[in-house]
Amino acid sequence: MRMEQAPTLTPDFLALLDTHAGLHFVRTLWEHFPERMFIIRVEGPEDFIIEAINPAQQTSIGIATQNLGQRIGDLLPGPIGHDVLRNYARCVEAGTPIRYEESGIFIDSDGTRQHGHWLTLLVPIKNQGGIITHLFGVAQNLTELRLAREALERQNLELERRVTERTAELLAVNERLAILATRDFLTDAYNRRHMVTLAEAELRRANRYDLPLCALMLDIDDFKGINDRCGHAAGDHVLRQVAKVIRETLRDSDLVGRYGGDEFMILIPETPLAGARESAERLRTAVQATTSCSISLGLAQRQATDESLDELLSRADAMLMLAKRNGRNRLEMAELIAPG
Ligand SMILES: Nc1nc2c(ncn2[C@@H]2O[C@H](COP(=O)(O)OP(=O)(O)OP(=O)(O)O)[C@@H](O)[C@H]2O)c(=O)[nH]1
Repeated sequence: MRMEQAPTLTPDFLALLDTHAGLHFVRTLWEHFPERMFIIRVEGPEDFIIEAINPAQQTSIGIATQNLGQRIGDLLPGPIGHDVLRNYARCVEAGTPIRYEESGIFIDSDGTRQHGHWLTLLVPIKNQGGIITHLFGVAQNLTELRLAREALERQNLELERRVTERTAELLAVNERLAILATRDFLTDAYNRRHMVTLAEAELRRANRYDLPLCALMLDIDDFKGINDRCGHAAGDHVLRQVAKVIRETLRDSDLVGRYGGDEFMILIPETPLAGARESAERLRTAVQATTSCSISLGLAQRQATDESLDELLSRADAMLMLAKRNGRNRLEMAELIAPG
């Protein structure tokens, strides 16, 4: 059963439309409607003739009155005309209203030609036989809206760019802060606080899995004399040189920290005493060969009875003192004390 359509006009208004006043009403609407309106006669599937344009359309595109009655293909050659024809043909083929955005040239209120954008609604008009004879179009000017949207998009992009830039800056600052908080600025070795934190974690791991772990303490020989003879800057240079030799000689997995003054602490994980001894000797030789100073070293390995890092470090430190007492530029090491 077909639903009866509710009336969309009052009887009075319907009566008015059937009179001369009704014609006047429609004409007034056509004359004063602020958006562009146009009527196209459908001559064939791709053949369309401009039948009527309202004054808003006339002002905005400047079509001369003599162009009325002309074929769209003749009036608008090139890509713009091609797009217009394609949309008209699409509407005829669909047989229903279609909406699309289009762009082109219009003349603004100052008489200047401008590039513009429209949202166009095309409505097919059928005769009593159901054949589409005309297309009724209304084109709403989106130019300002579009310009505002583009400006907003540009602003958003700019904002995103600034956020990305700022985030990268913050990341770099954070990285820098992390380096400042964990590294010694002169030698780039870990600072004492961070080195102790890392060493404690390493000792816990070694204790848990019963892994070999060695601690090496080293001190530059007669560093005070270098400072006194050559100046503090020369002393700094020697510190940097020694740190560089340590980095280049040891493995990446070895932890290197500046313990204080001219003293460095090195943790050699997963390496028994014999292997650590080789590394320490190689280091001593490399420092002597490539810098103007020598170093003394004390080596100790983790014992099962070690309860804190201090115990391991104090054995390595005692060996360092022994190396100093025994004439410097040498390595001393604490042998493993057999349990029981
Ligand atoms: N240039 C420089 N000197 C430093 C720095 N930190 C500590 N020192 C100096 O390093 C010297 C440390 O000397 P010591 O290790 O006590 O003694 P030494 O002269 O090396 O003698 P031995 O260790 O017995 O061979 C002191 O004179 C400190 O002033 C630093 O960052 N730069």
